[in-house]
Amino acid sequence: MHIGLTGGIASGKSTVASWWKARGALLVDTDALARELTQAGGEALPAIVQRFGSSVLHPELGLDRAQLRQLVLSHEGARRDLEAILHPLIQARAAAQAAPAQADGRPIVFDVPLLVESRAWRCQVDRVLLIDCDEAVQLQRGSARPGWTVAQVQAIMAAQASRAQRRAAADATLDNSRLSLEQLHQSLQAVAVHWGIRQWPVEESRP
Ligand SMILES: CC(C)(COP(=O)(O)OP(=O)(O)OC[C@H]1O[C@@H](n2cnc3c(N)ncnc32)[C@H](O)[C@@H]1O)[C@@H](O)C(=O)NCCC(=O)NCCS
Ligand SMILES: Nc1ncnc2c1ncn2[C@@H]1O[C@H](COP(=O)(O)OP(=O)(O)OP(=O)(O)O)[C@@H](O)[C@H]1O
Repeated sequence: MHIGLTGGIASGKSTVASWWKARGALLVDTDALARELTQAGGEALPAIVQRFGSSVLHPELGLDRAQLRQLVLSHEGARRDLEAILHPLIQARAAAQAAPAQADGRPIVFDVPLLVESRAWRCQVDRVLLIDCDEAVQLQRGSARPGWTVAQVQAIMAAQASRAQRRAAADATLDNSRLSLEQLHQSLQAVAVHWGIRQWPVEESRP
């Protein structure tokens, strides 16, 4: 079973992903893949430099992420161009990471913030699990993280699909605005049972 896990910024995707991982699923984190592709020497950097110029590079880190984030959040065309460079590469790496679990039938959870926005993802997964969240809670949780302001979280939310668009695409929706972590885990257990996903042995060495 291929599960697409999605939700807006700071909705609780990583928290939910950890639950699936502890339950033995193989986790594919597309944000992590995007970072890998754009680190120093990363596969996506030449195409990014060709499109945006070498001023978006950071001498040690690969990409100057804060600068590029500001650029793509204020210019939709630039955002689309960055996504057009990164998303096919992210998809190829995601498929490679998923391959071992595909062979043994282990459930695979793809954590994809932009699953609803990016059509290519919809046909790669059997079920879409949406972590829904009130916007006020997203803002509060997102801006509580080190280095993030309310304005930055708001800018990302404006660039992402609406709650209604996400709900329309989801097979199951959990509203994580007011659930305790225990209640969230109980809701996840109910979804897993409903979808017939059994627990798998956890392998220490898996990512
Ligand atoms: C613009 C970049 C360099 C900014 O990096 P930065 O370290 O500041 O942010 P980070 O990568 O941690 O992203 C934070 C959150 O922003 C959101 N986000 C990322 N990219 C986008 C986008 N193109 N549109 C809307 N939201 C986005 C996601 O919810 C993500 O969790 C980076 O986000 C990026 O490379 N984005 C394009 C890759 C992408 O589409 N990633 C999503 C995987 S589906
Ligand atoms: N049910 C909950 N109760 C309290 N805090 C929560 C709950 N769910 C998530 N959080 C907290 O909210 C913050 C955001 O959660 P998380 O990092 O899982 O979101 P995310 O969707 O993965 O974020 P991003 O979009 O930035 O990747 C974290 O600090 C997390 O611990």
